[in-house]
Amino acid sequence: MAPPPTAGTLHDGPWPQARRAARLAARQPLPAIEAELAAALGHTLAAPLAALTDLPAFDTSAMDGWAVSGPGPWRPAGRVLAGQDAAPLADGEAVEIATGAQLPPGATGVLRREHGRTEHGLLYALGEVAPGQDVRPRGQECRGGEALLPAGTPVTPAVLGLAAACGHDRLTVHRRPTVELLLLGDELLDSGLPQTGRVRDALGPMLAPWLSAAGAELTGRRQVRDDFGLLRDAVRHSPADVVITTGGTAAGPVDFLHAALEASGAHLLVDGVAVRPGHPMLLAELPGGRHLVGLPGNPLAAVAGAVTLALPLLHGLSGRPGPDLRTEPAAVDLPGHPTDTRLLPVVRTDQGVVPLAFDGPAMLRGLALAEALAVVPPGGVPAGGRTELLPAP
Ligand SMILES: Nc1nc2c(c(=O)[nH]1)N[C@H]1C(S)=C(S)[C@@H](COP(=O)(O)OP(=O)(O)OC[C@H]3O[C@@H](n4cnc5c(N)ncnc54)[C@H](O)[C@@H]3O)O[C@H]1N2
Ligand code: MOO
Repeated sequence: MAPPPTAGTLHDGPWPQARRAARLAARQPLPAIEAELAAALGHTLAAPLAALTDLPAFDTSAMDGWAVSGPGPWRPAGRVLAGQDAAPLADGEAVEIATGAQLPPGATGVLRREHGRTEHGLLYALGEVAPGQDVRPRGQECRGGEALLPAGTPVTPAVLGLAAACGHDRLTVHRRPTVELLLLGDELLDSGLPQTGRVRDALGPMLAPWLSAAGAELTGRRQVRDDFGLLRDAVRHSPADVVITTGGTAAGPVDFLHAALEASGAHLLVDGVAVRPGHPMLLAELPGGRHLVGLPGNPLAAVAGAVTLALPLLHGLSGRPGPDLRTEPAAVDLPGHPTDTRLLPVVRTDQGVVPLAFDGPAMLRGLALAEALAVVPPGGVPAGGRTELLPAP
């Protein structure tokens, strides 16, 4: 049985308000830590990434050929490879040079190998070598001290590459929120074919990588049988910053989530949201400042719960801004619910956003083709009207 309405709980509130409440539940990002580059992947920058050096750090040849000084022809002598120090060039001199090699002092440009020929010991250019030609000048990409990325940027492989290029060995990032995923339901199978009333767990495989990409560190994922005591103890003793459950949010005979929360001393922040699918979703604060997000069991309803409550909370704890909600025109009428927000799997076409078939709460067929989830306010969006879009998993 659901507990009676509690003060300070948003009960069946409007979708935008519930989403905001989830973001605010993360009062502040988790503390900053120093991490080696490889270990920083998936974290979020806790401070702007500043270049530790000019980039390039020295004038660099952009091509294989010759570094030349002044107008040709030139007297070629010697060779400078990437990683080597180069002796200065005097006017009329050239040195063979490799892509990436430091330009010798006095060089005025680079003649590409395919544009030069040597005759009687002199190097001639086919055409001119303009000053600075095929040179990547020092500081072209950035100056030492320049902020390259703001705090709040997710650390992707590209961020690691940039950080290394400009001299970092470690990054200052927020600690990742730890997440334990509890999949409720005796009917769940984790391999093989659905049969005799049992279904495959569709949520573990989908949520685990999705939550990690949102900044979480998944520290546990397990099925919990439909047993009040087991669920209560799993919630009570979870060491995770955020416990995420699937199923058991409604009022069925074995839906024990509300009772387990009450028995664990939880405070419900959001209990039901005016959104379809997914309306029984909930968010609670657990003793010790931990949180629990209850996602409904129907798979598309769980996705709605994830975008509404789980991701905003995880973004807040990770120190990330939420995704920018872009609005785009609807190509056709986007059907609405009379009083609730609808979240619809959609694709983009040249004419605008189009909803996908197979969008029932228990279905993932539409979602798997979706480019985004359209946020359709109560009453719907007419063709030509604009709709907000959330990233699909
Ligand atoms: N009398 C009412 N019944 C229901 C209501 C209601 O308002 N009154 N709401 C319906 C809605 S809406 C939803 S959504 C579900 C929410 O149910 P629960 O969160 O309690 O989820 P379960 O009952 O445990 O499961 C529902 C459904 O989802 C399947 N499921 C669960 N986990 C998974 C999983 N990991 N992978 C795949 N499928 C899963 C489960 O087998 C059930 O079919 O309640 C409605 N009922
Ligand atoms: O959340 Mo339920 O139908 O809205 O799946």
